[in-house]
Amino acid sequence: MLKLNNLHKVFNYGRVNQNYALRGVDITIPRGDFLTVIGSNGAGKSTLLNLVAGTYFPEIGQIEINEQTITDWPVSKRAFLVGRVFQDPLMGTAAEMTIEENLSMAALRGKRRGLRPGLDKTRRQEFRELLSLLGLGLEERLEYPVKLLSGGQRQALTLLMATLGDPEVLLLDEHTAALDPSTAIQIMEITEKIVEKKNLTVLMVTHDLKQALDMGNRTIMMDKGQIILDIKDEERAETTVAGLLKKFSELRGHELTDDRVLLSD
Ligand SMILES: Nc1ncnc2c1ncn2[C@@H]1O[C@H](COP(=O)(O)OP(=O)(O)OP(=O)(O)O)[C@@H](O)[C@H]1O
Repeated sequence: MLKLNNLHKVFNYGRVNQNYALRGVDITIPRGDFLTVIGSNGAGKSTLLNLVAGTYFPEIGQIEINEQTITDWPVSKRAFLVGRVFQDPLMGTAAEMTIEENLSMAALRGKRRGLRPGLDKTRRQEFRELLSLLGLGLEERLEYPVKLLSGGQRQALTLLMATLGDPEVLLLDEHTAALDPSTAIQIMEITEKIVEKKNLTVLMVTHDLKQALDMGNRTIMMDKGQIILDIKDEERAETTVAGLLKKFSELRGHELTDDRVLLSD
């Protein structure tokens, strides 16, 4: 269970460039909920993910995971609870290291020194089994340097790495936006497979409104630092891309402005 209580985030407080990025975000997300996050430019979507990841801290409000307050925990301390995949496939992996070295590194995340497992035969076999889930043949290439992989392969590996320690929450920050359409579909399928297998709680930011309605079980729409719409179940199943846009203008009195939004229905 991920609980965000009255989160406020202000950048450059008290300066001329003060920016109120989040204005009282309140939401409870039960384990296994897969939320897609959409909204206008500068609505606060990435800031929300950054607060959950611990990259930034809120000025007001609390973040709880399974009733444990983690609001002030740095990224490293909450690494075993929160996994994250970014838009850029180059960000989640170390290019010069091999696939198995990258996976080993991910396996150490959030673990104390004394508990660190080495790269032995058993470990390699575990990695092979994990990689075979991706269906990309990477299980045959454990000693392959990651820099030789394609963007899609790297993003698939990043997904595995981000979820290796069985985190509670997975943050997906437009993680297919930089991929070509068919690779993006493949990565989404892999995402669904991993999320289902591990019963993860997911927050996925996307600018593709159709994808936002197709993926997961719940969609939130943000504008000016607030959640203005939260739909799931039947209401969501009946919503179309056109319906989402209409809802936005009804709620805000103007059209959704997002220079990257994909409107295809
Ligand atoms: N590190 C920062 N320093 C100053 N202002 C910031 C910082 N990060 C975000 N902001 C500001 O906070 C507001 C929310 O930004 P955020 O990136 O969360 O929006 P977003 O919904 O992800 O936008 P987009 O879809 O355009 O990427 C914006 O006005 C942005 O300029």
